[in-house]
Amino acid sequence: AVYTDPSLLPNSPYTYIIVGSGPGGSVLANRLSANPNNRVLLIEVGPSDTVNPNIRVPFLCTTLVPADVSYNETTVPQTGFGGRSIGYPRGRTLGGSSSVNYMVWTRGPASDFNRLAHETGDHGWSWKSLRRILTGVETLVPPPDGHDTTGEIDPSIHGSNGPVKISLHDKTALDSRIFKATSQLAEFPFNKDMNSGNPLGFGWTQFSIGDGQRSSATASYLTPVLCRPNLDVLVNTLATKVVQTGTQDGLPIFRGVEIAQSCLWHALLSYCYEGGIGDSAELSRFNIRTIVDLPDVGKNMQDHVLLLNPFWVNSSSTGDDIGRDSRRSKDGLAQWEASHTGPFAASVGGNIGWLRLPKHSPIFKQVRDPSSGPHAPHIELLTVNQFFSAVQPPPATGHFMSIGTILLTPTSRGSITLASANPFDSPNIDPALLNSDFDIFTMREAVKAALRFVAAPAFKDYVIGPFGDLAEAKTDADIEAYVRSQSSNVFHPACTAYMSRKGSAHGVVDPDFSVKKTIGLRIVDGSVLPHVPAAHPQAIIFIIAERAAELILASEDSHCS
Ligand SMILES: Cc1cc2nc3c(=O)[nH]c(=O)nc-3n(C[C@H](O)[C@H](O)[C@H](O)COP(=O)(O)OP(=O)(O)OC[C@H]3O[C@@H](n4cnc5c(N)ncnc54)[C@H](O)[C@@H]3O)c2cc1C
Repeated sequence: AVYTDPSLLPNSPYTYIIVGSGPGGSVLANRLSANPNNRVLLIEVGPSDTVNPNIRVPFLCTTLVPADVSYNETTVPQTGFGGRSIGYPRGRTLGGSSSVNYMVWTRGPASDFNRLAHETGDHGWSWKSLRRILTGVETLVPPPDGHDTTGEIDPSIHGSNGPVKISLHDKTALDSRIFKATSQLAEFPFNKDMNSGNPLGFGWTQFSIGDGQRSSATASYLTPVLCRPNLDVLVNTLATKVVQTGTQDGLPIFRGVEIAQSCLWHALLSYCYEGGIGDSAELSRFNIRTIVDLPDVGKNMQDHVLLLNPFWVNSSSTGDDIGRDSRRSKDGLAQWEASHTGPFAASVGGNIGWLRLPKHSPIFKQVRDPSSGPHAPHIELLTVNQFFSAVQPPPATGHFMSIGTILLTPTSRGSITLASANPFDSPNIDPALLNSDFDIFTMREAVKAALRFVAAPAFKDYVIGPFGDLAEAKTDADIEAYVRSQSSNVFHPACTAYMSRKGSAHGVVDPDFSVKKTIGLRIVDGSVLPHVPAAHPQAIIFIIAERAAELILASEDSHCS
């Protein structure tokens, strides 16, 4: 059941308390409560996802941040962006960011998982070992327009019985030009299924959309099991502290959580030790006693840089007029409400190309290739069938195609640090975007790749030319200035509690997700990844959470025997 008032929770103790209902928390809540002997409590600071009806409507994803269902944080000034701070939204509702995201569904390169297996010494992280989970999280369903998807996806590598519904988007006039370009330019080959483990090339994007509706962590993992008597979900409640409840063999045991609702405090346990887990130097700056000294907490942060490049096009079959013309917008929503079809059944994202920098790029004389292997991309080109920009408002007239250029393998590392000892205060968020020579080089090359792509004969008479500052960027120096002044991020932060080998002095969690030097505490979300994936990460977080649940349930079995 879902509760808004902690005093109404049943009195019996919980086997597991999960904080946060994003893909990580929702998968755990579902899988751990499948054992009727476990009592599970899921705590979410945001409201139920029913408070905002736009969540279910794929095309309205752009209205969800900033909004009532998101954290609307800001980074510290980014040196690589010429000192600009940028908005840093996250979902703050049931389903977490999976309730506000753009629903792109990518598993990433197989070598990303194989590198995780190698670095953690746990073979269970290899692509081959995870195959059952890769398909087990998803069910492939037809696109909203029901078109024949033969040749656009390989159904044999997808699931047919998993919780998250995935599908392709409806056919658009732009799709045929994009795929014609792949047959004209050897640099951009067609890839039938970017989720095969080898994403390189241009292909049809898969989305976490089923039957024309968002398939969020809530819709897929949580709602179907809310009737379980051993699962309680508490919304509108901030977990302010994990509570130490004892010590065993010199290690602190954490088996409680302190919560608050608008400054009304409750303890799910009656006693606690004051203190923190993290870098002791940083904790002591705020007079917080160190319980566990783990210097890597909050460090090593990585995120993808995004630059949206709009091009004028000679076509009215774009999404631009829907936003401008209230009648078309009303009709689109009415169609979606009636049948879950039409323009509102699709996200704004289009097709994706995944590219590597050429082997002989001069930057590799200076920097070791940060990608996980020869089939892993450095760059993503994401097409959007309308004007789309993080930094400029849409023009009042004209039609556009936008190409998002994304840096997938940054070498910069930033941090999230405390701004105060008050858990209600925002932290300092510093993703350190474009802070290295590799990162700026790669973004420059990404923009040049986008310009080469739109120069394909397939776009002749269609693309009129680049819009705004891109039109003036002729030299490498111009492009660099354009990149630094117009880039933002894609909301994929990772690595701030990274996983390392058991016994390693570095890292924050062991391969079984246990926080090092503690008992009873695990972290299961995107922060445990040692490298930001060369992909949009939500599918990967569903996958790692499924494995976490398997490991936890297996450890229960071994305790019983
Ligand atoms: C605008 C946007 C667009 C995106 N687009 C895509 C996309 O198209 N494809 C893709 O693959 N990825 C996308 N992402 C990223 C993806 O959604 C996230 O990587 C993924 O949801 C992360 O899952 P998570 O479980 O780690 O955390 P989250 O989904 O962020 O969930 C964390 C939850 O925990 C709650 N919480 C945190 N702290 C507390 C506390 N102390 N007490 C109680 N509750 C707490 C939060 O409110 C939140 O609901 C996007 C993200 C954003 C913000």
